[in-house]
Amino acid sequence: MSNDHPAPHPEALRFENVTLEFPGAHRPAIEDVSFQVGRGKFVAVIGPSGCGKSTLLNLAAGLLSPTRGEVHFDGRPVTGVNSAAAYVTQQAHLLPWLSVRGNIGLALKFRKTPKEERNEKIDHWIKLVGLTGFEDHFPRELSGGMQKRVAIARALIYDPSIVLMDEPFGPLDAITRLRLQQDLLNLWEEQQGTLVFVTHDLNEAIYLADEVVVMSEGPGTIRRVLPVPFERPRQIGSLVESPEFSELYNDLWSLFSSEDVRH
Ligand SMILES: Nc1ncnc2c1ncn2[C@@H]1O[C@H](COP(=O)(O)OP(=O)(O)OP(=O)(O)O)[C@@H](O)[C@H]1O
Repeated sequence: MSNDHPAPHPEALRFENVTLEFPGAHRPAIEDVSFQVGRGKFVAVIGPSGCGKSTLLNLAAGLLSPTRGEVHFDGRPVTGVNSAAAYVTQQAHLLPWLSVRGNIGLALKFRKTPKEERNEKIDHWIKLVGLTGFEDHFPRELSGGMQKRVAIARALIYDPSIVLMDEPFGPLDAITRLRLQQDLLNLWEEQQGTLVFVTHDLNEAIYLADEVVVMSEGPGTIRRVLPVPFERPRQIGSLVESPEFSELYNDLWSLFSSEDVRH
């Protein structure tokens, strides 16, 4: 998304033989994980519950440190909180005392963006995520889907180097989820940013990503990295009708239903 550095590293994120053991746990959460995320790529991470998907994002965000191995961001080891990363978690985590405008503009305020520019950007993003008319509403007055829209706008508005999303559409109904998936596709295709997106949902991974990183059950290891060949811009409606979509879905499904992934 942004060009914070004069010559951005071609790899936004790289995990090198990363193992993470939580204190007192009887086995590592993830073990010997290596993969990379190219700059400008949309990578989905998929795997069974508890395989370490959130742990991967927490390591990328610098909220956890590897027990062994290294995590690199923009060609440099992550040694503390990665302030270049925007993190959208399962819960929207909006500030209840701030309106939609206030929540969306928070990161710009922290970055001391001049007020006029801030207001322009906020107006733009309110429109982009379809919240016109709700600018002055507070989070408690919004539906779950609207709260997610605010969280997504809040993360993307300041053009972060990388966006980390942890099942952001998890608790939503199927129709709201589909709408938001298409909205995210459109927004991301416009911004051409780097995005790592954790999901349980095979369809969602294929709709959205350039590559799907498939993890095995805990301790999490990388089982496969599958490229998603569909051109952009994508329309979910036409994707699902294509034979290539079913083929890729079946490939992914067979990875999960095969015996050795279950240990
Ligand atoms: N703070 C912690 N202390 C100890 N163990 C933890 C901690 N956080 C996660 N774990 C363990 O690490 C493993 C990986 O957890 P993680 O939350 O990364 O999995 P996940 O794939 O994101 O799961 P889900 O899909 O259910 O959200 C699990 O076995 C979990 O119990």
